[in-house]
Amino acid sequence: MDVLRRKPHPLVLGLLLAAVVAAAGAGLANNHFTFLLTGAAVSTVFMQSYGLITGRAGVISLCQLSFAAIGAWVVGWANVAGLPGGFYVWLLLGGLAATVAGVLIGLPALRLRGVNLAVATFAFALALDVVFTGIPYPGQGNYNFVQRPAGFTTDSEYFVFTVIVVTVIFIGLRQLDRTRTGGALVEIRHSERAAAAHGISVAKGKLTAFALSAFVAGVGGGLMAGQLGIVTAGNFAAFASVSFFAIALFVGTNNIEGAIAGGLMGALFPVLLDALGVPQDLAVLFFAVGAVQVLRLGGSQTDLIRAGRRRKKAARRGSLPIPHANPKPIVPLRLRAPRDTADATPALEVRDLRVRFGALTAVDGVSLVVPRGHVVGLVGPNGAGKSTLINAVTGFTADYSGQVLLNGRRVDGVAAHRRARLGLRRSFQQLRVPEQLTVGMFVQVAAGRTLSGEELDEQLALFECPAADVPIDTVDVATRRLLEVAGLAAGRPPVLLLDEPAAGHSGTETELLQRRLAEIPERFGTAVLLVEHDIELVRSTCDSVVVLDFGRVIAFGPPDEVLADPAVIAAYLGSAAH
Ligand SMILES: Nc1ncnc2c1ncn2[C@@H]1O[C@H](COP(=O)(O)OP(=O)(O)OP(=O)(O)O)[C@@H](O)[C@H]1O
Repeated sequence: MDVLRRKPHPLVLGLLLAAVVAAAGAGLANNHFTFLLTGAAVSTVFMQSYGLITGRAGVISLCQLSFAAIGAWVVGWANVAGLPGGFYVWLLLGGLAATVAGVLIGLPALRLRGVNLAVATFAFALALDVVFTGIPYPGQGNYNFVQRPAGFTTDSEYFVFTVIVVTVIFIGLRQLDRTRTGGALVEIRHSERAAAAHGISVAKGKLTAFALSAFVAGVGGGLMAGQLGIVTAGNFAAFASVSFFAIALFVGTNNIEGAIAGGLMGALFPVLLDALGVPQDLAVLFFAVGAVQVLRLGGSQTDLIRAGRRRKKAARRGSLPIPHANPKPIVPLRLRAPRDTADATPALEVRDLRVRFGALTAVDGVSLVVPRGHVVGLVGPNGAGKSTLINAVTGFTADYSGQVLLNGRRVDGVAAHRRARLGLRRSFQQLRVPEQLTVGMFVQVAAGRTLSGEELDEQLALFECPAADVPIDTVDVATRRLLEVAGLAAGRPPVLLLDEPAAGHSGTETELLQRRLAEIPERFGTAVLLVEHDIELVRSTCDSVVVLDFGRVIAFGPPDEVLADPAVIAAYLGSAAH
């Protein structure tokens, strides 16, 4: 993914520099100060773990310090047992043990969201508190302190070691952010339905977030064991998890500067309160107020600062969006006459589909065919059942009767994300493009495959979207809609269902969409079912049109014929036609 390759983050370089400076000054530093800074570095690792699960994947977890406790206890046990490999191996083992716990907690938590998930993870944290309070820490009885790694045995040297670990984790997280898995986590946070529509398994994504974040927390716990020599259950109390969660939410620890700020706050704020004679427990109150601010402002401090900077930068650049320089000339395909649908093989077939909401039959025995290489329009007045039909076809409404066949194979009973992977892709009426991603990353995620830099640039140019590295939150809504179609088409699925892709478009944008929609079958080998209220767009791009009214098909055929049908005019076009 060479297009997503960037320079090393200045803060990563800064951290490495800090480690070198600290190494040079080893022995000169004040012991207590070094101890506090090491604590801040360890807390930064905890914050990185929150940045993964909550900041990136949007999953509430109140038990990250329990994973840290597991990491710390494994390191303590390995130290006492004299496990070969030394501290480095023990630290990794601690991380891996925490990962196992992360998966075990993540599995039952997959069905939970919001408050329920918070309660479940907090209950786990409390349970682990009780377990660890009852067992002495390995080596506690005979003061068998954890052996730090060679070369990092003094406090100053160990501080350098913790900074190196923090830096390595930052680099790892940055790499993750550049992969489609990283993009998928962000999309899950933004909209689980959109993620599923792009073929992403939300369950797998959340489980990955639990596993990776538990690994990072476990490593953090192991680091703490190395710092303190012997830890106790009190170092990882359930309430500490809650305060760290609140800090993470407030500062936004998915961002590198947020994780560092959060680490400093988590380690130093209680010490500051203590110095001022204020009970340390009150720290959690301050952090909770900060977390509530996030709900009010709609974003963490670092997210808001970053978004503000991006907008300023975009404003300085002047024109938004910036059309990307096209590496290859696009050969425009002529808007052609409607293709003959009679003999074409069906890409999508819907047979006698029925969806009921209580007493209301929203889709009432609809049968239709979208042939390969064709664009079929699906129109009808508001409430006719168009979106409900798309939801059922793509598996977002599982409760329907009838049959859906993709390339002749029945997909009923197949989950939405699996249908998407089989090639039944869709967009939503309400735009669901995550603002946190760059244009390029979104296209990769929506396509469900990794595009080469050249292919990505070409696709963006084709849809006149901004360059791959432009953040989506600096792009206007109409361009985001085009971007969504560009991303979905880039996946070259056999069938694409577009739900009002021209909503909110100006004349110029609709014109571009019109040209691109007409070309999609030839360019991408994709058959399209287009739901649109813009009748001229339907007329100019579709090979055939299906008209729904009160959940039933009232007309089907070539666009000009169908749209001139008096029954259709009466049901739908009415005043607009006259
Ligand atoms: N989840 C739901 N629960 C109950 N009724 C629903 C639900 N979703 C849709 N409906 C009803 O089903 C009918 C069809 O709605 P649907 O959104 O599919 O229509 P539509 O043709 O897409 O309309 P529009 O063009 O306004 O988007 C409407 O009467 C709507 O109120």
